[in-house]
Amino acid sequence: MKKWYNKLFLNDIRKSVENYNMIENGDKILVGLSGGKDSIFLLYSLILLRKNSYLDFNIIGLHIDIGLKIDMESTKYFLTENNIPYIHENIDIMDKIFEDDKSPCYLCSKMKRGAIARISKEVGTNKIALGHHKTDLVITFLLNLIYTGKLDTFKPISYNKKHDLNLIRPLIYVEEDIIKKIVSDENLPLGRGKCPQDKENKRSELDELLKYIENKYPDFQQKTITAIENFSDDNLW
Ligand SMILES: Nc1ncnc2c1ncn2[C@@H]1O[C@H](COP(=O)(O)OP(=O)(O)OP(=O)(O)O)[C@@H](O)[C@H]1O
Repeated sequence: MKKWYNKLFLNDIRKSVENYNMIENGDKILVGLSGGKDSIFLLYSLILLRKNSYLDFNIIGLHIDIGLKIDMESTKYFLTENNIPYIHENIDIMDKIFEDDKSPCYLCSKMKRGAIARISKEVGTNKIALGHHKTDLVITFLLNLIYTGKLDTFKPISYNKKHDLNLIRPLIYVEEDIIKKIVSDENLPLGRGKCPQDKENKRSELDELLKYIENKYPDFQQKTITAIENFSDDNLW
């Protein structure tokens, strides 16, 4: 590993893992791999963390194919090279998610979550790691504020009662631009093929808004996360 990776992102991952007690010795962690850049970066970071910290934990990679037939061959090869078990699970839900009135993205996430829970039980993992990062966190926060009038975003760790699942998000302090750079510099494997809904939702509109704000206020992402972490009842009605 290049030494400056510590400062660039690995210390931020150590910090989130420590601040929120995300990983403990002996954990068995199922890493959700979509074929996209965020989740392969997550897997790469966890490999580096394991090599460069006192923490000793197991990792298993999981890709759920919802019928998109994303080509994960190079990802599979990367995992094998790093001695990490890989699970490829087919659940063809394409017809189901597009026939319903609700948004296909909402239904897709729900059904994927169910499948992840089932597989986690089958292989005996006690935590699920997801590739949500700092920019996702800020965008989700803005989306909820603008579209639903709520102060709300996902948490660094959460417990899903329905499925009895512990979810961890070790990338909450890492910005998307850094992820893009490392994925490209390290030539991390991406799945080939993509979701038809990609970039067609409100999310891409908020991406634009965020870029616009950051042009004038470059530390907006950091300020947002600081505000969320230091939230106090006294400052709001
Ligand atoms: N098909 C899938 N199989 C397994 N895990 C998945 C799958 N799709 C998403 N995930 C997990 O859920 C996380 C959030 O999903 P989302 O669709 O928002 O991905 P994303 O933010 O675009 O990330 P990526 O760049 O990895 O696609 C991913 O980072 C990944 O950990």
